[in-house]
Amino acid sequence: MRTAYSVETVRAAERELMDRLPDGVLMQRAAAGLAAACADLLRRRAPGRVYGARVVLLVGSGDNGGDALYAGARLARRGAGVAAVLLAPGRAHAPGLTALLAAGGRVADDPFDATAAADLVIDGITGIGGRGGLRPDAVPVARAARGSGAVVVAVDLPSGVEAGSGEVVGEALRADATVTFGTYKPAHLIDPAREYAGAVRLVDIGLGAVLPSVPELEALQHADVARLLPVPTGESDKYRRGVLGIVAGSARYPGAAVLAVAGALRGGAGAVRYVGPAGDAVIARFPETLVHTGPPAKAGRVQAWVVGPGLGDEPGVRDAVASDVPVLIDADGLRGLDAAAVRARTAPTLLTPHAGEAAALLGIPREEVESARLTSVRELAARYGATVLLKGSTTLVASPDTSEPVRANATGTPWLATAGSGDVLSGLMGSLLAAGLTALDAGSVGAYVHGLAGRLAARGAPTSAEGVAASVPAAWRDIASGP
Ligand SMILES: NC(=O)C1=CN([C@@H]2O[C@H](COP(=O)(O)OP(=O)(O)OC[C@H]3O[C@@H](n4cnc5c(N)ncnc54)[C@H](OP(=O)(O)O)[C@@H]3O)[C@@H](O)[C@H]2O)[C@@H](O)CC1
Ligand SMILES: Nc1ncnc2c1ncn2[C@@H]1O[C@H](COP(=O)(O)OP(=O)(O)O)[C@@H](O)[C@H]1O
Ligand SMILES: [K+]
Repeated sequence: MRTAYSVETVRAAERELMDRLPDGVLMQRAAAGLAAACADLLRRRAPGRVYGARVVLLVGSGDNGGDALYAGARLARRGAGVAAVLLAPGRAHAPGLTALLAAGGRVADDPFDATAAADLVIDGITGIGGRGGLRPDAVPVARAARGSGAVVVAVDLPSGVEAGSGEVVGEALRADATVTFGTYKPAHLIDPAREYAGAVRLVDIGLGAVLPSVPELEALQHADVARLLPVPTGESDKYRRGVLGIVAGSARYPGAAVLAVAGALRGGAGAVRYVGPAGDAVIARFPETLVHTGPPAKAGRVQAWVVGPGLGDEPGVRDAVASDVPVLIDADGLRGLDAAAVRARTAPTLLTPHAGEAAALLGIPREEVESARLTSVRELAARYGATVLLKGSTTLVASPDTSEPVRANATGTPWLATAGSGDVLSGLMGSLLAAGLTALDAGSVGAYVHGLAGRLAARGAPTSAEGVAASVPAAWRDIASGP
C-alpha cells in the first residue's frame, strides 16, 4: 500500500521528529537521498557518471531550495560541476548555499546559459510550502530547464503543484523524476499533479515513526489487490460466489448492457441477472446470462445491483435504490438521483460518476471537479452518505466514513477513454460487490483491475471497451500471480 498524508500532518510529524534530533539532521537525510537518486540518474543516462556532469540547481526561498543546495554540495564533492540559479537571491537557504560554495559549486551568472548546458536540473523552487503555481519570474527559467534536454529531478514535489490536493493552478515544472521524503503527499497520487512528478522515489528520513496510523490517502498495490480478489473454494457454488443483477441498456443503447454484463462475468459473479430491454443483445453475446424483462424487484434474489449504464430514461433505479443489498449506481442512474433516498439506504451504495456527472451532482462546473478531485469526491460522499468513485486518469474512491482514507488508483491509461469502458468497469465492480467486498474495496479493486486490463488491451495502440473486458482475466492472473 502506498500512503499519503496531508501537508499539515507532514509538518506536525516533521516538527515532532526534529525535536528529537540534532539541528539539520532531517534536511541532511533528505539531501543525501536526493543526491544518491541524482547520481543514479546521471550514471544511467548521459553522461554516464557523476564526475564531470553539469548539474543546475533551481533554488527558491525555502527549505526545498535548502535540500537542493545540500544535494548539490554532495554532487560537487563527487566531481560534478554544480551551478545554483537563485530565484530569490538574498533569501536562499544560507547554510545550504555556504555548503555548496565550500564544496566547489558556484552561483550561475546566467540562468538560461546554465540550464542550456545542463545534464541534470534539480528543481528546488518550492515543495510543500508552495502556493498557487510558479510565480512569473520562475516561469521562464522553469520552461528553459524543461526545454533543455536535461533530466529534471523535482525535490519533494514538482514546483508549482499543490501538495495537498494535486491541483495545478497556473504553471508547474514537469519533472522526469521526483524524490520525496518521509511519506508520499496527495499530489504524488492524484492527477493532474501526479503526471508532473514522473517516477516518484521515496526517501526514508525516519518520519514513519511519528506519522499517524491512518493516512489521508492510499493507493493499493498488486499485493493488496491480490489479497482482496475473491477466489472460489471447495464449498463455493454459483449463489455463494454472488449473483449480480444489472439494470442497464435501452432501445437506444443496448450495447451498454452487453458491456456491463461482459465486465460482470469477468469479475467473478457466480451468475448475472440482466433486467431491461436489451435481453436479446445480451443473450446473443453471453448466453449464460439470466434475462428478465419485468421490474428489478421481481427479477429474483441477487447479492448486489448495478444500475444505470446506457439506461436512458428506462425505469429501474428506484427499485434498486429501495433494495436491501449493495447497489452501484452509474451513468444515467445518477441523473436526478434522490440524495435523501440514497442516504436512507441500509445497505452500501457505490456511486461511480465521471467528472461531468460529478459536476452535475454537485451543481458546479466540470473544470472545478477536474481541478479539485479530492475535495469533490469527499463532498459527494458526504452529501449522499455513499461511497463515491470518481473516474478519470486517476480514479478516487471515498467512503462516507471520513475516518477512512480516500483510495487513489493510477493503473489506467488514457486509452481507456473510449466509449463503453465505464460500462465494463461497472459490471466488474458489481461482481466484486456481489462477492461481498465492501463498497470501498469493490471500487478500488475494480478500478485497479480495470486499469491494468486497459493497459494490457492497449499496449500502446487503441483498444475498445470489449477489448478491455477481454483483458480482465489476464490482468486478474497477473495480480494473483504476485509481483
Ligand atoms: N520540515 C522538515 O523537516 C523537512 C523539510 N524538507 C524540505 O522542506 C520543504 C518545505 O520547505 P518550506 O516550508 O520552507 O517551503 P518551500 O516548499 O521550500 O517553499 C516555501 C517558500 O517558497 C515561497 N513560495 C511560495 N509559493 C511560491 C511560488 N508559487 N513560487 C515561488 N515561490 C513560492 C515562499 O516564500 P514567499 O516568497 O511567499 O515569502 C516560501 O518561502 C519540503 O518540501 C522539503 O523539500 C526536507 O528537508 C525534509 C525535512
Ligand atoms: N485519461 C485517462 N486516463 C486513464 N483512464 C481514463 C482516462 N479517461 C478515462 N479513463 C477511464 O475510462 C473509463 C471511462 O468511463 P466513463 O467515463 O464512464 O465512459 P463510458 O461512459 O463511455 O463508459 C473510466 O474507468 C475512467 O477512469
Ligand atoms: K520542488
